Amino acid sequence: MHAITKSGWVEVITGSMFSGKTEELLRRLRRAEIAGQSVAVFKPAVDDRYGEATIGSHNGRQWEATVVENEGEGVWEIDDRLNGEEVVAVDEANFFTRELVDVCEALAADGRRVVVSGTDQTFRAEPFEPLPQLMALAEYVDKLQAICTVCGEPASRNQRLIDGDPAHADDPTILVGAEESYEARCRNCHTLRSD
Ligand SMILES: Nc1ncnc2c1ncn2[C@@H]1O[C@H](COP(=O)(O)OP(=O)(O)O)[C@@H](O)[C@H]1O
Ligand SMILES: Cc1cn([C@H]2C[C@H](O)[C@@H](COP(=O)(O)O)O2)c(=O)[nH]c1=O
Ligand SMILES: [Zn+2]
Repeated sequence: MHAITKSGWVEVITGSMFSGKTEELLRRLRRAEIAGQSVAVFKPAVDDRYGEATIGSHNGRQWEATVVENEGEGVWEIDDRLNGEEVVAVDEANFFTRELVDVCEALAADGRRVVVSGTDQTFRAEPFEPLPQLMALAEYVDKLQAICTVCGEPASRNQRLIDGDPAHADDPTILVGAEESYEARCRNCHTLRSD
């Protein structure tokens, strides 16, 4: 927490899938532990890609996490599960409903350093709530880029693959997945429909 005001702050790590958000989150957590700070890490119940109680990057690094409800008032489980930790990390923030914004605000007001990671665009290249809200209220925002799988330029968009073809715009927004379902693409190479 800040020495004079005793308040905490919110850090957001965002960008496309495969841009290194989770790697960056894990780097910050390692450094917090080296500094002797206590850390609590949370992930949404909906994302079970890397096993029940870990967060993991696409290159295999992992950290223990507490799985919490990602919808409605259940998101306050993050607050309920804390035991005085100074650093609170939330991965896959794009799976949480807007209550995550209130939880992060409350934790920062309570003197915690809150580090939130999540992709900021849906496969339709629209803002992926609650990331835009979190980016607006955060003290620090880092937006990372992946490499476009088509042209090799920096990638800020998420291409959903369905049977290897470009995404269909009327599909549900939430679809848990990794390289079997998504690619990082630049603005030029991202498409919404195959027709
Ligand atoms: N198109 C890509 N661009 C950049 N990195 C990629 C790409 N595809 C796979 N990777 C791998 O993904 C890693 C980043 O994984 P991760 O931190 O889990 O990203 P994110 O959390 O943003 O999805 C990179 O270090 C690299 O090994
Ligand atoms: C674009 C987009 C993504 N998702 C899902 C797919 C993954 O499970 C996560 C993002 O994971 P990452 O750590 O950023 O690689 O979000 C989705 O459900 N809907 C989408 O439109
Ligand atoms: Zn491209």
